[in-house]
Amino acid sequence: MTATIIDGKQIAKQKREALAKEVEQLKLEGLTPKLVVILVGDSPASLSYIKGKRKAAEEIGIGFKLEHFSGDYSEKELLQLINSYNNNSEFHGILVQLPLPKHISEKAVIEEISPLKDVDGFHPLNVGKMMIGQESFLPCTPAGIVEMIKSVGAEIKGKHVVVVGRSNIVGKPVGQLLLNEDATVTYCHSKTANLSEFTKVADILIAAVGRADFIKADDIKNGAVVIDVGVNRLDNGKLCGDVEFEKAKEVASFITPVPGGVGPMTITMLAHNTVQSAKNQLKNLQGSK
Ligand SMILES: Nc1nc2c(c(=O)[nH]1)N[C@@H](CN(C=O)c1ccc(C(=O)N[C@@H](CCC(=O)O)C(=O)O)cc1)CN2
Repeated sequence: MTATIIDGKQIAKQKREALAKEVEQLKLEGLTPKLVVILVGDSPASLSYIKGKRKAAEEIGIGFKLEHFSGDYSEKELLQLINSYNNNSEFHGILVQLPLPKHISEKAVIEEISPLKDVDGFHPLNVGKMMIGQESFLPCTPAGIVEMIKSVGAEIKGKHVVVVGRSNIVGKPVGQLLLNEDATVTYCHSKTANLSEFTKVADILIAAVGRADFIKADDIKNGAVVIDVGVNRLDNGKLCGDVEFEKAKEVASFITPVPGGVGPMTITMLAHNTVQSAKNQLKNLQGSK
């Protein structure tokens, strides 16, 4: 079997076009969705992801502001800045780019962002709502993965999903979102014994380990849907995922490439959440009249 490649760029393009139409409509109603991205430090990877976020925002018509500080910016200053954006009704989304320097508590920062503007979907209130299936901002990478699987018509209900990785921003929430879609979910991680026994029985395999070519084609079930979340930079400068792509595509039914798979959808779902936040604000304003 040769897999169909799930083209994240193409799916993202279609979604961005639809979002641009929604933004046009919001602008007619007097509202421009706006996003502020806060970066502490100069990580080249973070700067490159933020460039992608700015480009998507501009394409869609979302206002974009970058607040960029040197690596010695203090936690106190950062919390105060977030607080000022919580109270600034011109901005609908607040995103603090991760990872943060070691002297800043990620937990404190995430908890400071108003859940109403938490377009990353990382605030404990939004995470809790997602767990119990209530409407909330969904974390961008996991939400993008669900959209990608649905967009190629692959069945989720009743399927066995195996998630390899248990981070708070990808592994845990993607399993929860697929459970909410009636999949049966198994989580694996660095301490899982006999990992391949699990990956070999996955109908949908989500690889979010962060290690180049970690999942071998021999450990993938014939016809599985393979979603590769890894973004690993090799010594030769090339990017590759967590899955041995060239061989795995001869086994899987659908597979995402790296680059051009999950990444573009992560950014697009951020735009989706920002537009959603602006719409929520408009609804609240209209409701209070
Ligand atoms: N506050 C957040 N921080 C981080 C998140 C997040 O969702 N919110 N996720 C990652 C980084 N990330 C977004 O911020 C991100 C990672 C990768 C891509 C992407 O488009 N990747 C491309 C390849 C890019 C390249 O050439 O380097 C691809 O896969 O095609 C977008 C966003 C950690 N931090």
